[in-house]
Formats: sequence, structure tokens, C-alpha cells
Amino acid sequence: MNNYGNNVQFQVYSSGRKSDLPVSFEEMEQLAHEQLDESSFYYIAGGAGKERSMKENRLAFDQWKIVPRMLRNVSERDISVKLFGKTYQSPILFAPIGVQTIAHPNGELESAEAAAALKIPYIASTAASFSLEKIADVLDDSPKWFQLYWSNDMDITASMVKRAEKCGYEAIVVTLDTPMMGWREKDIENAYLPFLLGQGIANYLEDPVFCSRLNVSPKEDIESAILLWTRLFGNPALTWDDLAFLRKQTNLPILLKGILHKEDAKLAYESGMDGIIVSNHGGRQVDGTISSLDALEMISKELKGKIPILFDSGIRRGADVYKALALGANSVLIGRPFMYGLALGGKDGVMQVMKNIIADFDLTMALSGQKSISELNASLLIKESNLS
Ligand SMILES: Cc1cc2nc3c(=O)[nH]c(=O)nc-3n(C[C@H](O)[C@H](O)[C@H](O)COP(=O)(O)O)c2cc1C
Ligand SMILES: CCCCCCC(=O)C(=O)O
Repeated sequence: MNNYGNNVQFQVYSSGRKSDLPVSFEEMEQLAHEQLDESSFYYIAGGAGKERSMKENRLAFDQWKIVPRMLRNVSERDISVKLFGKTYQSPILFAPIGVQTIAHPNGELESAEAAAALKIPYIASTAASFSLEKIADVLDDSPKWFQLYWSNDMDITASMVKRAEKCGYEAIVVTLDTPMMGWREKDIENAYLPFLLGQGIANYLEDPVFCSRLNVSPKEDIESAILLWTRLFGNPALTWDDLAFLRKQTNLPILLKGILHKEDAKLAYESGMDGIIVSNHGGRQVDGTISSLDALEMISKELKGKIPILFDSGIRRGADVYKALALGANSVLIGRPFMYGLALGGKDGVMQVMKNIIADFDLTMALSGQKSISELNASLLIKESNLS
């Protein structure tokens, strides 16, 4: 319990200072639009094609209504979760987001500082603007996972996993939905891909195997390094059989990110994977996919209780976290909201966004009559189409 009793709201109001940043996601996005240059803003905010999947992600949340319960003594609540033997204070993690210097000059170094200050698990991206070693330094002993983009050069893939293990990352998240970039119309119009300008490839430039493939060092010839990166980055030839290769590289838990089909969720489990992340990549890859939340509902019926199911794509507020957990997620990842916090306020902006989502979630639990995450289930929600 905090100084102000059981009402987390009071703690938020009591800072005694008017917040510099809006609390609402929509207002933050609007402000980020005004502040960032057009290309950077749209790289973050945009989705694939007509952005149907991106919009569906939000519509799916709106279709589910919370049905609160009363008189259930919610004075003490436990929102901690256990994942892979470790206990985390809330079911909220940082989504892996690459090339964060497009939002703030210090990019991941700021967001990782925020994560360390709050002890929220941070998933560092292969496409980060800083190397996984530098980010690990900032995170220090705070929980950290590494997100892997699986290069078509298996030695580079193995090298990245070893490097992540060596500097203390505790899980490997393999993103499966981006062996190549989706059709992002705004970025095409803006002729903007930060990687081609040398941003977001630090993990390659500092990789000994990648550098061994170059005739001269990236410092001497960055253009050749970027060109090599474009050839090695993705691996569309991967199949389920290749997971055995990854398993041989590490004893860390492996999670597959980008699962939408229940048969793939089953295959992940049967392939000995430790967890999955149900995600449509924030609607950035395939235009017109199922929403991530609809996929979660189907997948959790198949997999709940077997391996952890994490979720992202569309989480904006505490009520969204509540709904995703009720539909079977063990934890959720926050993406664009923290990027807007980063753009507008660096480390402090990221901290504000994450703290607000956690407080809002705790409050939603209390006001819906739930005191522990283990109590959440689909009977606490009703779908709009079932309301008569
Ligand atoms: C600017 C940006 C960069 C991203 N980079 C990565 C990445 O490097 N690796 C990855 O697995 N996902 C990446 N994602 C996807 C996120 O991890 C997450 O799936 C997505 O942001 C969830 O959607 P939401 O932000 O709308 O909630 C990126 C997303 C954005 C917006
Ligand atoms: C060439 C593809 C790089 C994509 C890395 C960043 C990302 O995942 C995104 O959604 O953007």
C-alpha cells in the first residue's frame, strides 16, 4: 500500500506538479507528430498498406466490454507475474523497438534508463540504434531480454545470441513476422528507411562475424557495410526445423514473436519453445490481418497453461492490459506509447507513460473487483456482438 492508501490515483495526482506531457495516448501521438520530423513520425506511427490491421488492433479492444464485479475486497491487489522462474512487479514489458534515435538523440539509452529505474523488463531490439552491449550496460541488473532478427548468415545469428547471453540478457525473443519489411506507404512516399542511412544497424557494425565478412571496417567504408546489412538482415527461408539450430546456441528461454495462427502456436509449443508473443507487429507488416486481440482469444484456448503467452499490438491504456490478460495473455508489451514518451520527454517521458499504464491497470483491476492477475478470465468480459 502506498502513502495514500489503496487508491493509486491519489499517488498520481500527488506529484504536486502539472505534468509536462499529456496523459492521453492520442494527445501524445498528436504532440509527437508536431515535434518530430514527418519521416520519423510516420516511421513510428504508420502501418502497412491501408493500415487496416493497425486500426483493427484498436477496434478489437473496443469490441470487448469489461463487466465489473462488486463487494470483493480489493483493498490489497497483486499485479505481479512470474515468467520463466522470475517474478516481475507487473504484467508489462517494453516491446522491442528498433532505431529509437529517430525519436530522441539518445534513443534506447534513454528508454533503457527508464526501464532500469522502474525495473520493467526491457526487450532490446536487433535493430537498435546502440549495440546490445551498450544497452545492457545501461540496464545493469534490471531485467532484460534480447530480440533477435534471424540473419540469413547463421554465424551472425549465432554470434548475436552468444553476445546477448554474455552480457546478461535473460531470454531470446525471435521475431518471425519481419524477414523483410512490410509495404509501408508513408515511408515509401517519404523515401525513408533509417537503416539505409546507417541508423539501427549498430548490432551488426559491432559484430565480429559481420565485420569479418567486410573487406574494410565500417568506419572506413560505411556504405559497403550498409549494403552488406541489406543482404544479410532477413531470412525468409527459415522453417520450423531451423528452431533446433537456435536451441543449440543457447539455454535461455526462447519466445517466438509474431504468432497469429493457432496452428503456429501449437507448432511453437511442439517445437519446445518456451513462450510465444501474439502480435501482428502493430499492423506494420501485413495489411488486413486478423487483429492481435482476436488472435489471442483463439490461441489462448489452445495453449493457455502450457507455455507463457505474451501479447502486443494496440495496448494503450490500463483497460487494454486488463482485457488482454482476461483473454489469456500472461503479460503484455508496450510499443508506440513509450516511443511517444521518448520523443516528447526522453527518459522521464518514457517513465511517465509506463507508470501511467501500470497505475491505470491496477485501478482497473480494483474497480472491476479483481485483486490478482490469476483471477482474470474471459467471463469478466462480454463481446459487443453478444450484448442484446
Ligand atoms: C518504430 C517501431 C519499430 C519497431 N521495431 C521492432 C523491432 O526492431 N523488432 C520487433 O520485434 N518489433 C519491432 N516493432 C514492433 C513492436 O515490437 C510491437 O510489436 C508493436 O509496436 C506493437 O504495436 P503497438 O505499438 O501499436 O502497440 C517496432 C514497432 C515500431 C512502432
Ligand atoms: C528491414 C526491416 C527492419 C525492420 C526493423 C524494425 C521493425 O521491426 C519495424 O517494424 O520497423
